[in-house]
Amino acid sequence: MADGLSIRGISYSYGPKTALNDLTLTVPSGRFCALLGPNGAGKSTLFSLLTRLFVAPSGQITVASHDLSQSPRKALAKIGVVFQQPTMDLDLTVRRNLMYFAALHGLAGKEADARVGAALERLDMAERAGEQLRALNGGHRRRMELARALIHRPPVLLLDEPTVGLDAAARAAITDYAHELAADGMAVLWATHLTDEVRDTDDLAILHRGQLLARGTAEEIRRGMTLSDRFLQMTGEDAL
Ligand SMILES: Nc1ncnc2c1ncn2[C@@H]1O[C@H](COP(=O)(O)OP(=O)(O)OP(=O)(O)O)[C@@H](O)[C@H]1O
Repeated sequence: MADGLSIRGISYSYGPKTALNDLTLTVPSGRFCALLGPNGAGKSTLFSLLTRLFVAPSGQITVASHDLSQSPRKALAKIGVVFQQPTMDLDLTVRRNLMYFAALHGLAGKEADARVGAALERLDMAERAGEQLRALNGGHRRRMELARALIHRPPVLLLDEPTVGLDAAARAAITDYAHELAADGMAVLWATHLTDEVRDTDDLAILHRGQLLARGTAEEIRRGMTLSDRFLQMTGEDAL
């Protein structure tokens, strides 16, 4: 638990519009937690708070026991993030992109080489190291985003709708890989609006209009229904 993510009593408003209302959620090490919510539920707002793009006016966020508002640098060093938008340079090669992000984390020389090599190996991308990112398909580009997020070996991984725009095979590959990372000990928070990305044994948090409606394993929450039907029953909104 000490290495995981803890969110306690977080609220956020855009002027009069409340986007998150008193959210409390923990993601322990070794768990995959799906944050399921329709458009507008507050997922992106939460990610902005977790990465300190915005600062939460109340409540507390800790990452691997570091308080995000009191020790932001230490806390942020423990987080890997896959954003919805691509972050890598299309004109650089796969390896150069990763070396650049390694350098941002203070890694250089042999250590950086080794980290980049290991990340490429683990994502089955080693043979593409010399290719420009532009030459990769969408699924491989997403894998590179994941490799980038892992280069500093963070204990906590955040993914904001990471399968948007991918075909079924690429979606399955990324989803499987994130589950493997959790099984290996990371705390993984996976924001999605797609119920088919959630497995019965996953932790599940259902977010709707800024409120957490349910928290437990997916199997507990769906109560023998399909998750999509259960979601509709709880929120009155269709989940895909
Ligand atoms: N800059 C902003 N100004 C005003 N309201 C905003 C702003 N950004 C988001 N909101 C509102 O806050 C609520 C939560 O939005 P948020 O983007 O966090 O949801 P989301 O679950 O990530 O949805 P999506 O998947 O569409 O991004 C929504 O009602 C949205 O309209």
